[in-house]
Amino acid sequence: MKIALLGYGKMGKIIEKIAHDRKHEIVLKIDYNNLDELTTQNLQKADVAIEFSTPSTVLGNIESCFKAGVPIVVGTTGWHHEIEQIKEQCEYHKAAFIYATNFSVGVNVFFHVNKILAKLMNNYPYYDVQVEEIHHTQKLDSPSGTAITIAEGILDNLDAKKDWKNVVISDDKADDDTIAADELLIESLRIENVPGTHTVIYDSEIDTIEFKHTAHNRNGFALGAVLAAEWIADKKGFYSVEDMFDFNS
Ligand SMILES: NC(=O)C1=CN([C@@H]2O[C@H](COP(=O)(O)OP(=O)(O)OC[C@H]3O[C@@H](n4cnc5c(N)ncnc54)[C@H](O)[C@@H]3O)[C@@H](O)[C@H]2O)C=CC1
Ligand SMILES: O=C(O)C1=N[C@H](C(=O)O)C[C@H](O)C1
Repeated sequence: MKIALLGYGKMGKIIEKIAHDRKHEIVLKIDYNNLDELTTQNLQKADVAIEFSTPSTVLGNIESCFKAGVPIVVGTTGWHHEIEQIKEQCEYHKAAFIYATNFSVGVNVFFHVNKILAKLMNNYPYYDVQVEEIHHTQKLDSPSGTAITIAEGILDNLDAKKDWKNVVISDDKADDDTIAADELLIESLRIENVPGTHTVIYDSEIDTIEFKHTAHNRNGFALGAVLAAEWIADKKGFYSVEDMFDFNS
């Protein structure tokens, strides 16, 4: 398969290696230094594009792929409030699109079990719940996309929580740590070189239940993105990674 990489930073470079290992060819690599090469003609040399850029550039890149008729895998986070308008654009262009806040298999298992756990915890209202995420200091968005997906999984299944609220912890100080009983706290910490750690914490006076995913490196995210590219290449339509893994069947 011929792949275009839109974003050639930490993730783009690992995706390139895994794509080569799986016998794919990289026909276009776009980063901040060669944006002039992001043309319809160049995009159309690829069977599929994989987008890991920045929250402020991802929407333009999605639109370019839709217009060029190239299926696109989107891993960039920090833009998901725009998801409905992307879905409409995808349908309008009869395009192919798949996205995930986290492409790793382990995290997608975690997402699934998180929902089951939240439903179960309705029976034990003396536990309060919060989410904690830790990432490297270059990360542009807070909370992480993964933490938002985890929070949405809890809000959809645990009656006590109605909305999430993010608190960024820096130098042991929180920016605004007031939280209502029906709000789900997402704490964000930034620590040098952490690829991504997410914990769901149910705490009571008696004990604490912690459900945690720790990424040891970025290989799982990158492999998942290449698997998504293989999956979407011959499809049309708007998909999320849940459609690819389908743990319910
Ligand atoms: N969904 C998932 O599984 C994962 C998502 N991510 C997300 O992927 C994104 C990228 O992460 P990293 O590679 O760590 O960031 P990075 O900062 O290392 O790389 C971003 C790259 O985008 C390039 N870029 C800037 N403007 C661009 C444009 N207009 N078009 C194309 N590329 C452009 C930059 O030059 C840079 O090479 C972030 O939003 C991050 O949160 C990261 C890991 C896993
Ligand atoms: O920026 C990152 O590095 C990561 N971003 C994603 C997110 O925001 O959840 C996925 C992963 O945690 C790494």
